[in-house]
Amino acid sequence: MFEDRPDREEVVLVGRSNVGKSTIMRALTGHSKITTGRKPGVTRSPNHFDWVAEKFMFTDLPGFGFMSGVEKQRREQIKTDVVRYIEDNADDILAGVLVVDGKAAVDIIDRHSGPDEVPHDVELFEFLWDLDIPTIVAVNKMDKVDDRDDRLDALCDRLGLYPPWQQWRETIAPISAKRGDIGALDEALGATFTDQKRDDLLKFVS
Ligand SMILES: Nc1nc2c(ncn2[C@@H]2O[C@H](COP(=O)(O)OP(=O)(O)OP(=O)(O)O)[C@@H](O)[C@H]2O)c(=O)[nH]1
Ligand SMILES: [Mg+2]
Repeated sequence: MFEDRPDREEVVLVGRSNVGKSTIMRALTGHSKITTGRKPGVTRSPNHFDWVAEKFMFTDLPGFGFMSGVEKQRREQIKTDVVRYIEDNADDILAGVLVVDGKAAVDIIDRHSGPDEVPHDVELFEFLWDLDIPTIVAVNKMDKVDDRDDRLDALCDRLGLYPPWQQWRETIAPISAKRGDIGALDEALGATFTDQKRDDLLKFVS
């Protein structure tokens, strides 16, 4: 599933199935051929979007978590593969974008929190931090959210970031990819590139 990776620095998009990773990828790259879909589990292998003349790419990784019609074992395998991909390529990963559904994320996290269970989103967020990969949470589908500030504060709380969310603008990026509204993500990625003295990459996020 993960062969043929171009040898380049990259920004990876990770997250549960159906949160809008491929839609964000399309908005970031302006590339209309990226496959998106209403059905979870549309992306089955990494999509690399690279530029011929540049040593840089965006990578859209397969989603995991619930997918109708996909067996649990297969879902676990996808997650294992995604985790391994990130571990193997950590040195080349300039930023990890954890994509969540702004309307559903907090409820899903709460439903899966327990003594023996860490929710996927929380686990991934901590995993990226542990690998020292600069991490941005793209809180997508904000067009469906009415109580914006409350939702974003609750999400920060679940991720171990002290509310109010406005303190975390380099980490928390509320967007609506379907509407092409990804300004907050562009800004957060730009800040990450600048922090890493990689202003040469700012052109990819503006
Ligand atoms: N309302 C709303 N829907 C969105 C937004 N972004 C994506 N969607 C919809 O969410 C669904 C899933 O989008 P994808 O981009 O295919 O999601 P994905 O995370 O790549 O899914 P997998 O490949 O299964 O992991 C599609 O029906 C999109 O149109 C958004 O900002 N707002
Ligand atoms: Mg996809």
